[in-house]
Amino acid sequence: MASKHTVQITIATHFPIKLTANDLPISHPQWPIGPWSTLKRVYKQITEEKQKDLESANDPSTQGSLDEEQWGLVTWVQDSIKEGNLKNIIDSDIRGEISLKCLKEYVKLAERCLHNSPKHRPTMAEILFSLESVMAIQEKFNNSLQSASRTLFGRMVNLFPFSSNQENSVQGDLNLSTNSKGNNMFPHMKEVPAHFPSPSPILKEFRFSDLEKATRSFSPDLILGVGSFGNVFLGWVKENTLAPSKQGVGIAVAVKRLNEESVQGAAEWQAEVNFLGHLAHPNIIRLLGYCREELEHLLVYEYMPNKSFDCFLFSVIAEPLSWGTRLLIMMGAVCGMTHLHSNNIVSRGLKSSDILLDKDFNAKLGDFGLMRRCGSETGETHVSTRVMGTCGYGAPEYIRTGVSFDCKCDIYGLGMVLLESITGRRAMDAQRPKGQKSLVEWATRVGPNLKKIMDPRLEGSGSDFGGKSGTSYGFYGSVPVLAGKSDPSFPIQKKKVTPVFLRSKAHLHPRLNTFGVVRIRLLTSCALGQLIAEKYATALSDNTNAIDVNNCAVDVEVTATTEVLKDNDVVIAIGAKDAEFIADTLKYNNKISTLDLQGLDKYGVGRRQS
Ligand SMILES: Nc1ncnc2c1ncn2[C@@H]1O[C@H](COP(=O)(O)OP(=O)(O)OP(=O)(O)O)[C@@H](O)[C@H]1O
Repeated sequence: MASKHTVQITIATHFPIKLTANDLPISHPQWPIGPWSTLKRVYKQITEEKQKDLESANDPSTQGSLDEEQWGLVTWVQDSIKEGNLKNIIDSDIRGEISLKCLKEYVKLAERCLHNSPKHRPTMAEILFSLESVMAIQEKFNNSLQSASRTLFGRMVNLFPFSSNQENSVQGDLNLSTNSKGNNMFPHMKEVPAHFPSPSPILKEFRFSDLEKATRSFSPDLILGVGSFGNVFLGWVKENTLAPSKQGVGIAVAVKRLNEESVQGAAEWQAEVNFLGHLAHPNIIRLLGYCREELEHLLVYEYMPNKSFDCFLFSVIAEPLSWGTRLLIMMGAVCGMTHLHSNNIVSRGLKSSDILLDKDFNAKLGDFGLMRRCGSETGETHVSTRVMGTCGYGAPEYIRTGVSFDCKCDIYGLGMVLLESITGRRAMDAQRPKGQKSLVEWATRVGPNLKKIMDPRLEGSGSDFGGKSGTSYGFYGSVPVLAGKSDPSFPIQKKKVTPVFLRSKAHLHPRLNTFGVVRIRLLTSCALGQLIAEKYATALSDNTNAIDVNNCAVDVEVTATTEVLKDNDVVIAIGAKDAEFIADTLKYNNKISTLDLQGLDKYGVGRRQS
């Protein structure tokens, strides 16, 4: 903070702008940016001259001449990487758990998401695919650690305070002690039961007096958290009727009550009811109901016993989350966001506090007040004052222009959370020393010195993948089916998968000359499926409707990537380059045998030749 009344906020590509205290109507530790008018004024301050400075600041060749304060936390990350001091940037709580290769991939992914140019950011499918690869690498690493520890030699090595795996491990130790897998912070509270009625499209309209009862008159003791919308209270309702109940009886719910001062809150409330009321996905918070009486606006959600990701990443009190759990949480968040995007909805500012955690640390996206339907002409009607999202998470192009928020802006926010998850540092923290305030700048500067950005709390903790197997990570609707259970709230729409690709085959027909072949079940890997579908959609831009990309994103199964190709599997032709890419990738993960060009029918669909 520059003075008592002036704060320094870094916007756009982290160019510092001076604002007075009046410009920041809400005092919040995460520095939410003020009203739209303020933001517009802020943008005006970025003169052409400053824009030029900004461009030169982004030019790596000029980085050395920058005022250190302009770079913030990301600068710190960049510096550390350049110095070859990777350890510094990694949360020490997870250091011992991460393989160097995994760390590199993860940071590379974050960097790509945080690219200043939206067109260079990856697609959601690519992000999913990269995260799956990171998990596969990590799992291999965990297995190697475990088998090492199972051998006599390994057990002996474990007796010594040094590592036998120095080269590969970021920390280089063999510490397998189980770290926090995420215990319920409030174990005495009951969770929303699995058979809870589906939120969509029927939402309960609560009476204000009922919510008053459910939250003991909005008792300060029951505040779960505070956002710019207002306070979030813990409440109790009866399981079947959702009528108010005594504390500890029935089921716990989270009740968000709009602040009277919140200017745009009513619009956000409406957006939340409109969007969230119609979304059902395992990685998206369930809205159970709402209340609107006179000036009161409230929302009632399923209760998430472990609150939000930020509570663990930045808290000195909470037990640190293991690297495996963090990865699983990020995968869940990415799946949730993919679902949003596949419904043409952008979240307009994902941040770690929007990733809520259930008792098993499954991630669910919350905070939908800023959501907007892409391409909707009326979409801007409920744009809130928080249109920029929280400082530090906003995509540069959006901050510059303030218009046309799209999926790529969301991906920027996601990149920031990826970085936070590995460093254990906030995207923007005014308390940090000079040069470390902005995470993105810090991380970019650290360059190859990845260890430095890792959350120090990751250091020395055991390798832990949350007990999930490599084939099914638990983020997709298909998982309950794979596990032999069926969750009626999120039925797997397996049947949808095949039509998606079969529909596309006719359009592939004229392009069969140089095509490779990939088994359709491989294509149905969630990330891979959409990646290919997106590629099809681009290639067939004259007829993009041929591919229902929306259905590919979330309604596909994820089992196939580890299976070997079987006789009679349906295969589908794809462009030679894509085939090469996929085959290479899968071979790299030891998950596929060579593919064959023979046996295609006229639509490019065929069977594997032995
Ligand atoms: N369903 C829930 N269950 C448990 N805790 C919750 C729930 N929803 C929100 N919280 C807690 O309340 C806090 C405030 O949530 P809220 O969504 O209002 O704001 P935010 O996302 O933190 O910030 P902002 O409003 O600035 O975007 C969260 O960070 C989380 O810790």
